[in-house]
This record gives sequence, structure tokens and C-alpha cells, in this order.
Amino acid sequence: MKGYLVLENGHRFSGELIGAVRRGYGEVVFHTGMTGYQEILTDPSYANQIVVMTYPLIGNYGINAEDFEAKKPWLTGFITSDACSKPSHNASEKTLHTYLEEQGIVGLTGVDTRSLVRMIRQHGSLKGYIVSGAEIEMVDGSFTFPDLPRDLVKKVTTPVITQHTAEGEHHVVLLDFGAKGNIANSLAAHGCRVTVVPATTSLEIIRALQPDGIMLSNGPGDPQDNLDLLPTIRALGEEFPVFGICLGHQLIGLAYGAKTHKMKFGHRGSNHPVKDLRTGKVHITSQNHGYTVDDATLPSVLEVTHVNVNDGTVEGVRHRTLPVFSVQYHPEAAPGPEDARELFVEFTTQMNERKGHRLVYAT
Ligand SMILES: NC(=O)CC[C@H](N)C(=O)O
Repeated sequence: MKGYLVLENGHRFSGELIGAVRRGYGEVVFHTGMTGYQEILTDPSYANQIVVMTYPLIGNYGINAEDFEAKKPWLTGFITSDACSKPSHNASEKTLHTYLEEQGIVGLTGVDTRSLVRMIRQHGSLKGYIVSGAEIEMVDGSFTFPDLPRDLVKKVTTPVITQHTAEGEHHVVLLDFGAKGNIANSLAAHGCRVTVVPATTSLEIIRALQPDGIMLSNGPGDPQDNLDLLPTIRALGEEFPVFGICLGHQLIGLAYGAKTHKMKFGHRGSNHPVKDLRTGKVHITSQNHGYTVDDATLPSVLEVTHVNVNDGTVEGVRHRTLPVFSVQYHPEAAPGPEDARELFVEFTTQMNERKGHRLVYAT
């Protein structure tokens, strides 16, 4: 069935509808990864966004049982140049088309994604609809582009406290702002027992869980929608090692007094170079964010540890006196390179040091 992407700047892109037959509305963003579409589809940070894949062939290895980052997708549309309907991979269980249909997500394929992405890069991010040709005729081509819903973290967070891993040397409480599954998996792989808690869990309840460290996850939307969470984050930093990823990083920035701002079109891809200022090493990183911590507003208690090699934006900070650190990119990969996995070791080292200090105090 013929379909369209209708953008708020008046432009339209045509294609073929795939997946669920419904209207999709969201912020149109692009991802430059050649692979990883299953992880992208299920990363809750894409809530309310229509994702355009710049790599032309998507769906060629199908959908498998392993690569989900969350139980369901939160994005509102998926756009490709060529969606492959005959996947070939021994782990493939279904096609991209079937998965989108089952999950109620509309897709549009056969789109001139190169020209669409050039437009987004020029204008900055744009709101848009994916609609069928018939619907365009019905509304006579007139669309309004209302503001997108805010406060998305509260929608995607877990409603209950759950134990992800039962065994482990360090107990990590993971504040779920829309966490990708591979954050908890990576912690478990580094010897951590992980308890996942709702975003708004109180300091008292977190304390009662007796964590050795706190993980602040990735998540959707504008970081400034979560100002109510900042007092808890600040208080946690006084008592535990804290590691923040993506939205978690932005909230650490806000908690200590920095500001965040929306970027023109963000960073979404699997090959973003990030320089560690302490070692001079450059890591190729996985990224998905539209906001950034504003360098010029960083308080003196936070030191910049990582910068983006392409545009100089802040990619990591560290508290000067507390074991609190965070990165804007995704060391848990999924999808993308695993260059930055050592950050999980840094976190477990901090938890070890804290235990060491406790022993000293106890004797
Ligand atoms: N992956 C994330 O955590 C994204 C953070 C935030 N929603 C942004 O777009 O910048």
C-alpha cells in the first residue's frame, strides 16, 4: 500500500507501507548504523520518534530471539530505503515486516532516505506523520503538528522492582529511565547482581536495598522533564558510586547544576568517535541522543573526561571528589562497538574501593 512521510516543513516522501496499518507521529530522527535494527527498534529511548535508517538494506538478517533491548518497541515509526522481506540468518525467526505488524508499528520502505536525511541535517529535527495515501486524500492534505508528549520516562520505566540477576559480587541498583536490556546484562557480565527499580524510587527504598553502586540508565525525551529526580540523584552520589549512561549522564549534569540543550539533529549511530581526555585514546562508540550537556554551563565540581571528536560536545564527566561518573554514549553497545566496555570495570573498581573504605571504618 502506498504511504507517505508528511513533514512539518511541508515536504513529503513517498514509499510503501509495511508493518501495522496505522498512522505514526513523532520526531523524525536518523540512525547511521549498518546493522542493529532489532536493538534500535526496542531501545526505549526512541519513544515518540520515527527512526530513519541511513543504511539502505535493512531486515536482511531478520528478527531473532536474542537481540531485543526491551519487551516492546516504543518508537512510532520506522523508515528504510529497502526493507528485506526474505531474511537469511540461522537465528532469524521472522521478518522485519511481521515483527512491525505484531508490535503495532507502522513502517515505510522504498523511501529516498538520502534526501530525507539531508533535509533533517539541514533543517534540524522535524516532526512528521507516516500515513497511507488514502488517509492523505481523506484529510485533504491538511495536517497539524502538535507538540509531542513529554515526561516519557514515567511511561517507559518499570512499574515494579525486579531482580535481573540473583548472584554477583556487587549489588547494583539500576534506576530504569527506559533502560536497554544490555546495561543490566553488561553489569551481570562484570560480576554484578542487578536490581532494576522504577525511575521515581525514593532514596529510602534504594538505601533499604543495600546497593554497592547505582546505575542511571538511558531513557527517552528531554532530560529537563525529570527535574523531580535530581535531589535523589544528588543524594545517591553522596553515599554510593554512581555510573550514568546517556539520559543518566544528562541527569548527572543537571543534578550538579549544568544545563542541557537540544542538538540540531543529535547523534545516532554505531561509529561516533569519542576521545578520552585522560588517556588520549579514541573509542568508536554507539550513540543515540538528541540532547547534550552544555559544556559552558558545567559546574566546577564536574570535570569533562570525554569529548566527541566530530563536534567537540561533552561525552563524559566525572565528579571531582565523589565516585560519580557518566558518559553520553553507550558502553553497553547493542548495537555497535564494544570499545568502551572498560567503563564497567571502572564502576566495579569504584564499588570495590567503597567496600575497602567500609572495612577500614569498621576496624
Ligand atoms: N539514549 C538516551 O538515553 C537518550 C537521552 C535523551 N532522551 C536524548 O535524546 O538525548
